[in-house]
Amino acid sequence: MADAVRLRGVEYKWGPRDPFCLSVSEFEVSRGERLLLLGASGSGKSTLLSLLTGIALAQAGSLEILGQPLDELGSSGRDRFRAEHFGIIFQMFNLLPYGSVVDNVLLPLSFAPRRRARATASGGMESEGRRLLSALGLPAGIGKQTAATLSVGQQQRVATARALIGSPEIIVADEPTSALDDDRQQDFLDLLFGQIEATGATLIMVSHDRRLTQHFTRVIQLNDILTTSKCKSDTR
Ligand SMILES: Nc1ncnc2c1ncn2[C@@H]1O[C@H](COP(=O)(O)OP(=O)(O)OP(=O)(O)O)[C@@H](O)[C@H]1O
Repeated sequence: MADAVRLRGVEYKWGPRDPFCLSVSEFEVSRGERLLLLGASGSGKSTLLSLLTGIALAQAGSLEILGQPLDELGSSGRDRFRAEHFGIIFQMFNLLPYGSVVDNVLLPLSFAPRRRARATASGGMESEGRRLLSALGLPAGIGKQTAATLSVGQQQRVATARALIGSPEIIVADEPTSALDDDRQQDFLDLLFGQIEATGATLIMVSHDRRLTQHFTRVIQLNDILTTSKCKSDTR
């Protein structure tokens, strides 16, 4: 089976005159790994996640996700691929503030037929959404509340249920614990890992927080996969 992630000679700049350039010669993530990618602020963690999820397209090199080269897909093809194969927990959660909790959780299923089919097969989309909310420690009845009325910790759990629904193969999490105190962080990670183990998904989490390392099957420093030489290419 193809790796979850395979990068070769990837280079990326946000703009032609941007001094920041991400350059990775080789990087793989096997299926089922729980990988923590550590790096200082501004080192390029979120940029790498944007490349892995096809939000940004590398200017050089090859990037395959689950065996699919992302540069063979157009922009809408990458959007569909992302919706189908990635559950993403964003740093700021990106919930729709005026949508209900359940609508927020079910949102990715509108763009991902295979995830929708899996959620439907496990008892119906809405009941699967409620099951995940409850497994992540949210009270019954929260589903009808609008996202804007939730605490930060609750928003994070809703964002996590949205990432997990329909069992995408890869869960990507960008500093999802940064807004939580230590006890809540531990609690949240236990719940997240419990759900990930149940589906066998691959987890890629980025953070600057070294205290998280014990939870993962592999921990790497972003600096260890970055090439020190400057990017050779310019923007496409
Ligand atoms: N959407 C974007 N548009 C333009 N430049 C960006 C964008 N996102 C990041 N950058 C730039 O890319 C560089 C790396 O930032 P990035 O956010 O990837 O680092 P990070 O390690 O995730 O930082 P942090 O831990 O603070 O979130 C910075 O110079 C940043 O300004």
